[in-house]
Amino acid sequence: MWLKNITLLNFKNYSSAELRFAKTVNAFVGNNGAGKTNLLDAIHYLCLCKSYFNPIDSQQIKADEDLFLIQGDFDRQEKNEKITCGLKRNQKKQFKRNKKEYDKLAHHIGLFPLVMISPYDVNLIMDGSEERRKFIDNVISQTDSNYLDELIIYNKHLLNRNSLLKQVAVTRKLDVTLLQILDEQLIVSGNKIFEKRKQFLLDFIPLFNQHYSFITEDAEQVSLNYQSQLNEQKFEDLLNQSIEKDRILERTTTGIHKDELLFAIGDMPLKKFGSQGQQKSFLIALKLAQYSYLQKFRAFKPLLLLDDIFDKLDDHRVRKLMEMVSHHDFGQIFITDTGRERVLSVFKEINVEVTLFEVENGMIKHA
Ligand SMILES: Nc1ncnc2c1ncn2[C@@H]1O[C@H](COP(=O)(O)OP(=O)(O)OP(=O)(O)O)[C@@H](O)[C@H]1O
Repeated sequence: MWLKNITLLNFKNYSSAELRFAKTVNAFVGNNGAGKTNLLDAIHYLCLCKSYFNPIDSQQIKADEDLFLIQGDFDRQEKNEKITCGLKRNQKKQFKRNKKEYDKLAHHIGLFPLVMISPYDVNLIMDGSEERRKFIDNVISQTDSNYLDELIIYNKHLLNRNSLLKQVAVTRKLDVTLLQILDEQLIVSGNKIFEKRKQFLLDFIPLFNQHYSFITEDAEQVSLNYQSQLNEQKFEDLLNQSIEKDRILERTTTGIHKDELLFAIGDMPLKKFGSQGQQKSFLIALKLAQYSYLQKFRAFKPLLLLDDIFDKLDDHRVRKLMEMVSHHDFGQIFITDTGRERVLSVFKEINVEVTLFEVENGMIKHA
């Protein structure tokens, strides 16, 4: 699957733009703030119905304009697919596949898989465990449509149980039968999610290790570990044991909503002990593992979007990475960088042709 062209109207800092892409490597080069990342975000929007960087749709419309439009032609399983997306201020966004509007945006997600690697991914290391659970959930959801429904069900049961605990704190009476019913519902759903996450990580961790050791040539030892209270004990035992604590805190303190993905360098937390370059290598390996996982469980290769990838990586790691994504099992790639000459020399060195687009103030020149 690859994106043949894209047309933008009033998207972020673009009034209008039309680009024709190469099937292999495309690079957007230009100064800071020129609009390179905005082009990646337009591609992300077309594939996944939302911005990678900003959840507020109306802020994607160019300042002082009333609507934006993004249109692109994909080659997917040897068929042309025209995807159109439009948003008018204060209205619902519209998504069309071959001129037919989707009933539900969820039907679009997963059809045009994509992996973005961006400097913003550092949140995955620096922020709380929720970011890392979201990462796991996002990858599984793109390959298993039931998973997202199960998460919604679990969160609903969790909310009900927490409401009961709050009520008990006021009335000082616990309806044991109701608690048992809520616990049973939570246990069924929690166990399903736990099994899926466990299986996912069994498949995912070897892919991650493979990518990390390739990029860094085994320069350092890192690890990725799935931590869940359900690894240690049955969910029902956890709930029974924590009921007093839950009553005091008025919320459920055990379950898969407490799962964590531990990132370590040596035996120490990556957040505190990894250099910026090591953290970046870790995140890249994580995202490339996502790519390999999606490719394995979906029929074709996702698009790979690399935002500002060269910064903070030494030349050796940059070369290894570019060599891997260009020569190995990857499909269409989009890269942004401030240095035109750097991009040209990296790809010249590994003997890969790159199609260059020079970006300046929301305007594009095919270089
Ligand atoms: N809705 C909008 N309307 C107008 N301009 C916008 C809008 N949203 C973002 N911009 C502008 O887009 C520009 C940022 O573009 P982008 O992030 O693509 O830059 P970049 O070329 O990737 O820069 P860097 O090299 O610094 O990462 C900023 O000048 C910002 O003000």
